[in-house]
Amino acid sequence: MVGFDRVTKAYGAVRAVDGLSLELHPGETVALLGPNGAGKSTALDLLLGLKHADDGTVRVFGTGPREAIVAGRVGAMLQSGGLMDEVTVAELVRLACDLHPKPYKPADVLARAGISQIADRKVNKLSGGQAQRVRFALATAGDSDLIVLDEPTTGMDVAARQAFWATMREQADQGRTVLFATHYLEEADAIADRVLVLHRGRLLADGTAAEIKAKAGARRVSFDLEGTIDEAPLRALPFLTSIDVSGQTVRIQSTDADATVHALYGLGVYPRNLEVAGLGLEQAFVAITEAEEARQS
Ligand SMILES: Nc1ncnc2c1ncn2[C@@H]1O[C@H](COP(=O)(O)OP(=O)(O)OP(=O)(O)O)[C@@H](O)[C@H]1O
Repeated sequence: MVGFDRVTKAYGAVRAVDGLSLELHPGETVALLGPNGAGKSTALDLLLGLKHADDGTVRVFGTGPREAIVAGRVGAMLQSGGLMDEVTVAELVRLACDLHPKPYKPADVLARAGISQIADRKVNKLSGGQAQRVRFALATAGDSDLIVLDEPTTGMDVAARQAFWATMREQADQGRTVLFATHYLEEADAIADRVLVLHRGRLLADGTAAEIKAKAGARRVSFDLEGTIDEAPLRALPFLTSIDVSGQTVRIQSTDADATVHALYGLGVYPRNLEVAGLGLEQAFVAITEAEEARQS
């Protein structure tokens, strides 16, 4: 089990992580979401023993983070982890395998990360996406129980992303815990079994993507209107939280779509192509974090 128990980490007056408690379980793929500055990287750094909590405890398989790393139980891929310049990809991967207590074969690690063809290339000659694949290889150089990834697919092309997530899914299916921070909400929606929403160092939401969408409690309504659209009565519709008019198409967000649509017909307009749908994870995330901002201000 991996867990944070009332963990706080402050930089001066900024509480980057503020009383965070959560547990991660084997076989779970967990997405850590949050706006810029929410505390995601700090939380991952605490989990990897790169930073120390001011208060509370971080436990990784019954020990502190550093002991767990020394025991080879944690693989990590950080945002800007420097790669040694003057070595080749193969040399770097071999080194990572040599350092891991339960290493995989370097050739397999290279193949899994899709970098066998660039194995002889110097690390400082790689493109951004290739360097990212090498970081991925380093994170999976051995058999670790927890894989921690900070913005892992930034700079990867579509094929690399798909291969990357297929591998992570395999890792989770084999009982490993995969925790990743991301700004790509569609990836979190598609891949994560569990989504954590962090905001100003606190956990705002914790559940499946479907639960997070339901928690946002809003729905999208879209329809077309003919002729000149008078926006004022539309803006006054009940339970409306946002509206966007583009050409003849009106898109609104409502906390009670049934009541909003009922009132819409009451305006005497004839909406065509009416659609009511749940929020996507991205809209739910924005709704949840904006509601929290409004509550705090
Ligand atoms: N070394 C540091 N010194 C001072 N403040 C810091 C330091 N590292 C982070 N912070 C602050 O702590 C807060 C959380 O930062 P953190 O990098 O953990 O957020 P994040 O969610 O990873 O953000 P992003 O999405 O932008 O990567 C921010 O307000 C940030 O400015």
